[in-house]
Amino acid sequence: MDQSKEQRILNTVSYNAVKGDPESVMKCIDKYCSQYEWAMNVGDEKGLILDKIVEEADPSVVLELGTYCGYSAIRIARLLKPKARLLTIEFNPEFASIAKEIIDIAGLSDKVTILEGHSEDIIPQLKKKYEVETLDFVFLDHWKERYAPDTVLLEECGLLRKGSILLADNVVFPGAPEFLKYVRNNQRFECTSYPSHLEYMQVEDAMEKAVYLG
Ligand SMILES: O=C(NCCCCCn1ccnc1)c1cc(-c2ccc(F)cc2)cc(O)c1O
Ligand SMILES: [Mg+2]
Repeated sequence: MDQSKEQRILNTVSYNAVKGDPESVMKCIDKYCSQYEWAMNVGDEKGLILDKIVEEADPSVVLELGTYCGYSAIRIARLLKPKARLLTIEFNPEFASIAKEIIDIAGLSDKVTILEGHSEDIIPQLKKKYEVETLDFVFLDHWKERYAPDTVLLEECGLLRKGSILLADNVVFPGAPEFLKYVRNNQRFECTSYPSHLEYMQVEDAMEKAVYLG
């Protein structure tokens, strides 16, 4: 059975990255996916925007929706202070297992916990099962039609507090129109658009930041 693209990404990281060095893992993935096989990592252009927003927020508890190969989990977790942690939800078991290995190579396993399953099932468990009080930062990068319902669910579960930051990838391409409509017409959110490009391509894309006002 020939290997998956995600397995090939893990191979190149395992072979070429410096163990324990998140930046070298990110560089390795970006190089492979821009030169050999496109993959849906947030990438280096949107990644720089993500870095700045995370650095400014300096969050203690981060939730990521959509782990994929762990690129953005590494991107975010490398910037977190010692006791801070990132929980990331992945539905696809193969992606989850590959991400776990790549995050381990980056040396970030003690900061990152991968939760396998559907976001709508796991979000309601975060308080009791995963000892989350409220979320400081949420990175939305999973099924685009889940962005809006999961935002409603996060609020309903009392996981958002004054100042909680939602950052959504791909609001232009593939697009998340319902999410944009929901947060932009909602007085409880303060929204900012960050125009950029689709990872490794010259296609327009953007990320949307929505700060919860409580
Ligand atoms: O679909 C995307 N991500 C979700 C993957 C499944 C998430 C599963 N999951 C995890 C937790 N709960 C559910 C995505 C797609 C593209 C893209 C761009 C151009 C193109 F031609 C095709 C695709 C670019 C991205 O940056 C993306 O993020
Ligand atoms: Mg994305």
